[in-house]
Amino acid sequence: MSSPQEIQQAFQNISISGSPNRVSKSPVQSFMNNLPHRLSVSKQKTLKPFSSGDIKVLLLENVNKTAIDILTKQGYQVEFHKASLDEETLIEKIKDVHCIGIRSKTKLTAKVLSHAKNLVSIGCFCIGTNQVDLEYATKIGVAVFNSPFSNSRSVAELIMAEIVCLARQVGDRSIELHTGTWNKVSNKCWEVRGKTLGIIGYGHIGSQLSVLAEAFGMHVIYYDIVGIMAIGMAKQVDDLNEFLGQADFLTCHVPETSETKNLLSLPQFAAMKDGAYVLNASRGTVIDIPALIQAMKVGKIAGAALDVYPQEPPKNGDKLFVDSLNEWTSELVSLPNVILTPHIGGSTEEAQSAIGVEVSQALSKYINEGSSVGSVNFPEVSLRGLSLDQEDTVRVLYIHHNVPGVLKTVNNILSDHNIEKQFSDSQTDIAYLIADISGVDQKDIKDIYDRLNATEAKIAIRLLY
Ligand SMILES: NC(=O)C1=CN([C@@H]2O[C@H](COP(=O)(O)OP(=O)(O)OC[C@H]3O[C@@H](n4cnc5c(N)ncnc54)[C@H](O)[C@@H]3O)[C@@H](O)[C@H]2O)C=CC1
Ligand SMILES: O=C(O)CCC(=O)C(=O)O
Repeated sequence: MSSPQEIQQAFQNISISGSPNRVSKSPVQSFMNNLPHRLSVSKQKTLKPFSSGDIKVLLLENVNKTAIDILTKQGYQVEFHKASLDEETLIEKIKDVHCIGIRSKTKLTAKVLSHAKNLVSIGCFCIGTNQVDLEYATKIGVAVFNSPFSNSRSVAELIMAEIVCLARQVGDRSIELHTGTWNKVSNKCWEVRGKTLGIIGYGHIGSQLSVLAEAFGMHVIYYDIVGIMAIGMAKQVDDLNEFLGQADFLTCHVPETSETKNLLSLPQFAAMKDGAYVLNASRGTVIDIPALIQAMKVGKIAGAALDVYPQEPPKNGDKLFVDSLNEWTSELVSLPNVILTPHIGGSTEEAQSAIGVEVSQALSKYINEGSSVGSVNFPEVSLRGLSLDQEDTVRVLYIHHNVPGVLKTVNNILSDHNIEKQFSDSQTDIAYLIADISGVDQKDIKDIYDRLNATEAKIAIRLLY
């Protein structure tokens, strides 16, 4: 056997380009890096409500470094934490921040958000936004942003790999060999070629997976509440029971909603083929796990891969995935052919870096310019940037209840000045107006603010100048 020195020497000349530790750039990321930086267009006037150094940003859950860099470069004060915070600390910290960045673990409930006095925006550095009380955020005029597809490919690739691993019982063979057991078997191990993959939720992830699965020679069927164009040879099946009865592998890619809670429970497992496999990398509430355990115990389901759970630990560490977290944990881990991963579907270098760029740019555009493009709870409103010579122009950002007569009232207040351009849109109960008004003396700004602030329909206002 080689000595540690020999091993080190043997590896030291290896080209770093082949190292798995090297952070590779996906083509999308390289493309994004080469785009002109939209936040720093040189001839554009930088709008500031007050010094950007006063803007406080709290980033939790190990949000990617790309986000820290972009937000710090804006001049904001950025506080970064690797884990999520317990509710008490979160309430204390959220009191004076203007922006908070989270991933899937931090619960921004109405209770937590009610303590935020300066909050203007929330960045979910992920796809799911179910961890935020969106209704309450909207009610208090806080715009929420996410990254709708930067980690979709990563999830699809993990699921594709797990389909093969379940079919070949790779998880069990690996655990056995780690503990010294050599168990070379082919009983009930299958190729995936020619088998049918059933995808529930044919959105960004489901459709990416469809492409990968067909490349493996699988037949793809999908079930979705809306009619979606099939990719390749995939087929939409409208009847859930008929769909369940056709799939050899069934995977869930739906959002967490009241309709998707326990979407797969005992009746659905019963409707599946004997010996089918189940995968879930969407949200932990989508599968009734005690029912899955029952279905596996009687051999109805031959294997499962789970990435998400109803309760997940707030941080990394030992002895956290235990019965006190979810009461069925020890029963689940004792079953054969169950692959369990700690919510890492979207956790790749490529995805996290792209999400960091996408969400932090959206947050900066909202803070600096009022653009709500990409927001999940606001109507998308944006105006082009002001040029440097527009010195006496003020940008009014007015978030209000969507009731008749508001624009008349607001334009009446603004009409002492020249309304150069304005854009307004509404989404259910909320509406958002951006207006650029010129001929504004610095001393008028407070008066405009006070008059807008006194309007009945107002939810939140910012004036940028
Ligand atoms: N494990 C992980 O790390 C990750 C998990 N996710 C989860 O995956 C979910 C899906 O992500 P995307 O594909 O990007 O979402 P998407 O919004 O692009 O697609 C979701 C699809 O589900 C469909 N759908 C909604 N309710 C349904 C129902 N009751 N029955 C059948 N279909 C229904 C929608 O019509 C849509 O086509 C996210 O909401 C998130 O919770 C997303 C990224 C990473
Ligand atoms: O990476 C994360 O923290 C969450 C990923 C996820 O579940 C999502 O994007 O919705």
